[in-house]
Amino acid sequence: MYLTTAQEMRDLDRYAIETIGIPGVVLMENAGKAVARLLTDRLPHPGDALVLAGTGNNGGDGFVAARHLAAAGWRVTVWLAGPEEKLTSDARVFFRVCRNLGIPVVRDAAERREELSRRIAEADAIVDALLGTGIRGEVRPRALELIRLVNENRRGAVVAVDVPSGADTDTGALLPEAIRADWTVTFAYPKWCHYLRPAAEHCGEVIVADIGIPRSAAEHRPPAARVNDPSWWREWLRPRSRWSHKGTYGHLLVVGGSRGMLGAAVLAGMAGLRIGAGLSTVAVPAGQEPILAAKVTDALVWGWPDDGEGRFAGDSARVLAERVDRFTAAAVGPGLGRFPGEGTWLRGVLETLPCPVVLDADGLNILAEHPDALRFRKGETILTPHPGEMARLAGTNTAGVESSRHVLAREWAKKTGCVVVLKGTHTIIAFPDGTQMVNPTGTPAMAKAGSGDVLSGVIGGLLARGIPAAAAAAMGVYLHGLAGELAVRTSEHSLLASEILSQLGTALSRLASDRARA
Ligand SMILES: NC(=O)C1=CN([C@@H]2O[C@H](COP(=O)(O)OP(=O)(O)OC[C@H]3O[C@@H](n4cnc5c(N)ncnc54)[C@H](O)[C@@H]3O)[C@@H](O)[C@H]2O)[C@@H](O)CC1
Ligand SMILES: [K+]
Repeated sequence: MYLTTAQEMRDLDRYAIETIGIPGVVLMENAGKAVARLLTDRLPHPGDALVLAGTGNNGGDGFVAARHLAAAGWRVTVWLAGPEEKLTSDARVFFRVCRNLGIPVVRDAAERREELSRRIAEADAIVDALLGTGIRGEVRPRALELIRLVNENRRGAVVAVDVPSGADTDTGALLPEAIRADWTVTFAYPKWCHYLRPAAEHCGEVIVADIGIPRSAAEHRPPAARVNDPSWWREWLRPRSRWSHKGTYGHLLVVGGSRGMLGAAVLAGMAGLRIGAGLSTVAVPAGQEPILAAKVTDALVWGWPDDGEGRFAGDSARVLAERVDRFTAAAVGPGLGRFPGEGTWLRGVLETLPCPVVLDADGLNILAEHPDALRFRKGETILTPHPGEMARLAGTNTAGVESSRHVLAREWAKKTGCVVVLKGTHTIIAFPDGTQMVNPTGTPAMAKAGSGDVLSGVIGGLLARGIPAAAAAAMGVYLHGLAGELAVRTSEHSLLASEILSQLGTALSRLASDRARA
């Protein structure tokens, strides 16, 4: 499914209306009906509904919702926030319909503050149709006052039409405040603000309603982003051939696991095997090798020259040359740590490996200080920063990353030619061609040490199997999130990374059975 900006959605609407010839009022009718339907589906009995309508098309959707709610037995009042003369032509059609049906429309909502506050408090349901994707700049004072009245006084349920009023559709910023909704019914495709904080926290559950915009509209001019869904990479979920052997499924090399962080490399190596790689080798500083060998039975172990302190020797990348041909992918960084000569080391490793590479954790922190380390990469590269690592790469702080996650990820993918996986709630996967994906799977339970190491191994394992970088990143992030969801058995506080690892097989089989049904 696509994910749109306000402009992309306007283009799709316009194409449907002007090129295909579907009247705008038909789309508006479908939109408003979907909003009313949500309330009648989710609330047990009709009650008092208050529709707060702006003068734009978002308000028009509100008039339609008012009519359908009234037909379903609700006592509906529309509060119009602006002069009637400013209504768009489509909104005016449904404003008249409401009037003709005797549905009360109260004008000058902002001037009747006391009464409106009382009505907001009494309403069983509030339809927020004040501002949609057409908002320009910060919310003007009168509309802002209405948003605050709703947030401060509401007791009943709130459904936002398309986006919570006051949210910036494209950035997820609040301008500076937005309606706090229990549900947001959006049209045709989700928008960025449904996935980006802080607006995403105001949306409640997001429901995407089909309003009759034909698929050909998006095919004509595809939006640049999508929600990550299996249809995009499902073809790679093929069953194994009866005639295959472990070499068929590739060999993942994990480089990391310095003293005190051995577990990170083990998790990555094991995740690679769990996701289907035929072999996995975990390369660690030589002093760690005996401990690793005692700990791991399923993966191969390889000790690299160390610096006597449990870290990689700065010149140890050279050992890679003799064995490099056996690996089909590498995950560099889990438990790597920082060490003298690390810039030369990373450049050497990345230059020597012709296979696809996932670069994670301290691998990214080293890259931030030695950006030329990517210069001689021959194979595809996937960067998997969390917001702190992204901040170091981009020379900003974590707050700077969080306020423009999708912009930074897109810029970095374009600039480096790498696939960028910016982790967090709704991980963003950005591709060098400027397109992006937002991931829907995962749970806050996964905010735990080791979770990222499992992800590196998952993506590395998929790369090792020969899956191209873009699909491996999207598929890996999705499966990792799904495995995390499946692994939460008791409290979401208690999940361990190793439990995500153990659910990868269930996540894979669930998708494979969906595939069989599809
Ligand atoms: N044909 C279409 O384009 C469709 C549009 N739909 C709805 O239309 C919405 C977009 O409609 P519009 O483009 O008319 O825009 P909106 O209705 O989102 O916003 C425009 C209105 O908000 C006011 N406004 C803009 N910026 C403001 C600010 N900073 N402070 C206070 N008031 C401000 C404008 O004066 C105008 O009254 C969508 O969100 C969706 O709900 C749906 O009806 C489906 C079809
Ligand atoms: K709205």
